[in-house]
Amino acid sequence: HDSNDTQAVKLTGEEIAKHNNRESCWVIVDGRAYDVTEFLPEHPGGPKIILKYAGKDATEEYAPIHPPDTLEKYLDKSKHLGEVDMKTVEKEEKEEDPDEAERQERIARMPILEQCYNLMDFEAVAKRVMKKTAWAYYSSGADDEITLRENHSAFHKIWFRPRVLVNVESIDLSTTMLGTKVSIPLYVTATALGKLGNPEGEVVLTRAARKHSVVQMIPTLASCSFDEIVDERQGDQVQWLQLYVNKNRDITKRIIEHAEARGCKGLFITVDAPQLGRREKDMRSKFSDVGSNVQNTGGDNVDRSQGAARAISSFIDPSLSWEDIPWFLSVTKMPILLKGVQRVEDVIRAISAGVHGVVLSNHGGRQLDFARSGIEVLAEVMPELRRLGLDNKIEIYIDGGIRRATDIIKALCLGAKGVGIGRPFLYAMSAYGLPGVDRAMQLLKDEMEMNMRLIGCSSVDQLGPEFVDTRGLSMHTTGVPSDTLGLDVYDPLVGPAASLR
Ligand SMILES: Cc1cc2c(cc1C)[n+](S(=O)(=O)[O-])c1c(=O)[nH]c(=O)nc-1n2C[C@H](O)[C@H](O)[C@H](O)COP(=O)(O)O
Repeated sequence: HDSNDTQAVKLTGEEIAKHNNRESCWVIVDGRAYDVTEFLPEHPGGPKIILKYAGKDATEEYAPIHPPDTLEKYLDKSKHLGEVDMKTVEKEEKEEDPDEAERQERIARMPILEQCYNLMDFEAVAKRVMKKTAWAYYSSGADDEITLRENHSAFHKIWFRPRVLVNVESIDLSTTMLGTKVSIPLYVTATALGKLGNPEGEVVLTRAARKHSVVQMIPTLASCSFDEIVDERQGDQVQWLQLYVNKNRDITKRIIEHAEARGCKGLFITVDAPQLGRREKDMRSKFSDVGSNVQNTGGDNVDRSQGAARAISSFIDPSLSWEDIPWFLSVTKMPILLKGVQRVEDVIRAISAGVHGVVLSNHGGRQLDFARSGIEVLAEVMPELRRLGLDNKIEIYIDGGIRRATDIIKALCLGAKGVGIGRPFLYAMSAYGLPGVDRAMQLLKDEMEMNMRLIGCSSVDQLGPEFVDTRGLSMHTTGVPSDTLGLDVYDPLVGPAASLR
């Protein structure tokens, strides 16, 4: 077919079906055919998942994982074969999902949004209504998920020292982050594959962030394209970019320059994931052969038994080191922050390296198990920075396990500029869409206003270490409180033992 012939005559399903093997592999995505034969070995998710759809329509499996402009960006135009007459394409027998009927029945019975009173409620509903593979990917922590639980339970080891008889009639929750005024000291942190939970993906979070004047951190591994998410931004709404550094620095440079050109106001380099963690719930789901080609790199040596996480992350550069920081400072004017710093020595090193901030984070417990919670590291960092006179040199954020406004207040008392929140907004989006995320943010604002009043502070700049008692923080022996719904989500029987329930 030459191009205008292809434009005139649509390809038929029968013709495409002939190209169903490694020697000649054509797939259909969104009604158009593509010759991916040469791309097979480059696919980060490995050739297996593509070959599964060789000669067929791959759209349904493809869409939640790949930004829409992926083929435009990464597949040579000569491989774009043109439009398909979809009436001639045989409908794929969908693998019967045994849980689907039961899931639909739970969706029909799910509580109305107004019955969600806190962020854990969204988690409990999402667990029961989300597709298993999506729930597995979002909820997964690494290994035994000790750090996943510790992230939230660490806040239960910090107690308040409220003051009284202070005029708290009007409460101001606003502050600034990297110079941006925000209505509450939280941001929507970067979490990959938003379309697993909601067909619209990350743009839903953009709309909620805009409504609540909070910052959105755009993930490198978003389901939506970067430009879709930025196009959704309106007015003076602020977005940051979370960056997984590619082994191919030209790709990384292009991404950074494009983000700056599109108005991103911060570059958060993820430094705690030279290799993505071992998330067993995710590994058990059928993602073992699905991958994203968000960043094309070579090698069929992707270990596809590691679920979506490993399949979509083979491009990440494990050789990234402090020596690279000057290069990043040379390629952008955006403030640069390191996301995933986990001890005070590295915060001090970050300050001398000239970056503008850090996020004290263990990636939501999805990386190194037995890493300490962000709040515990914060309690280690700030006194040392004050001792060295460095506490105003950079902005310090934490994320991980933030589920209540009291968690936010504790972080600010200990010196954080703000906090990142991940899963709760994903669960709210997955269960209730934009109204869910909107309500989740409003609940936090209502909780925060009340709690500020009760500890005797009328604005966040009054918060300080004198309002908290952190003596219990380094004790890791406390049993994880069983009264939080979040614990219901850790389900050891999700694996092979499930059938023995
Ligand atoms: C929940 C979640 C978190 C991810 C995340 C995906 C999910 C579903 N992904 S991941 O696939 O690679 O692990 C990212 C990511 O793309 N990049 C990143 O810097 N952090 C990633 N994180 C970590 C996130 O930015 C926060 O550190 C973490 O979510 C904070 O903990 P909570 O979920 O408890 O709020």
